Amino acid sequence: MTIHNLSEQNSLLNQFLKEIRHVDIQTDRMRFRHNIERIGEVMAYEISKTLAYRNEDIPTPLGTINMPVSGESIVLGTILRAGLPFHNGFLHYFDHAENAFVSAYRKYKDALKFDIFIEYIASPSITEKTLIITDPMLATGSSMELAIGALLTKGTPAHIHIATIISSQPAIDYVQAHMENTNITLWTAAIDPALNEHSYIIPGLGDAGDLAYGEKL
Ligand SMILES: O=P(O)(O)OC[C@H]1O[C@H](OP(=O)(O)OP(=O)(O)O)[C@H](O)[C@@H]1O
Ligand SMILES: O=c1cc[nH]c(=O)[nH]1
Ligand SMILES: [Mg+2]
Repeated sequence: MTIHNLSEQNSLLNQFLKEIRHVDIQTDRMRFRHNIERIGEVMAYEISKTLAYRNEDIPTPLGTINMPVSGESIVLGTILRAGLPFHNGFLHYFDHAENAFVSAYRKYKDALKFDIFIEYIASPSITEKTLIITDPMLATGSSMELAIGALLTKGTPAHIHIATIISSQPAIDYVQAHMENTNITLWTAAIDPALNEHSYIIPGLGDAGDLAYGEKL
């Protein structure tokens, strides 16, 4: 698995990341969602540099220019709920992409133990397409593993990009170990070292879904 950690380079991305992490700033829900969208836009741009391009003649009012344009069929997949603003940011750039949605939620058995359930999937065929699956948090990696498993029932993509904002090192190890036969490129804005006993990323940012949309019962 190839891994791109975008915060290894200094850029404005770190300002957006600071604001979604900062305990006093992240509580502004609109700003939180907006920053997640903006990180989606930056990441979409970075991923776009790795796609295949073909040359096209483009007519202007004064002549013709031969220039490279992206020729890949993109499917943007996301995991509800927290994936929605991140997905939107990607969609601002990949404006012709098809879209897939998967629900995944943690059903707690007690304070510490939970199972992850996939209940909803809406997806086009992904065969021979580039699948970019977005979710801001890769904590244990289980939601992503199950969501990719669900999407792979819709075909065989040419390539899979996992796009996250904060990944835990244990989740990266987990995805690497459990999906070693799948051709995956992982994009992240940060890699945090650990998980707490509730499987939240440390230091992370807390619960991305709740910060974006409010607490759920
Ligand atoms: O790597 P994992 O351990 O599986 O955790 C990551 C998942 O947790 C969050 O969703 P959550 O279950 O909180 O749902 P929500 O988006 O509705 O808040 C997040 O958006 C991921 O989907
Ligand atoms: O740290 C975490 C783990 C799961 N889901 C989140 O939103 N944050
Ligand atoms: Mg949540």
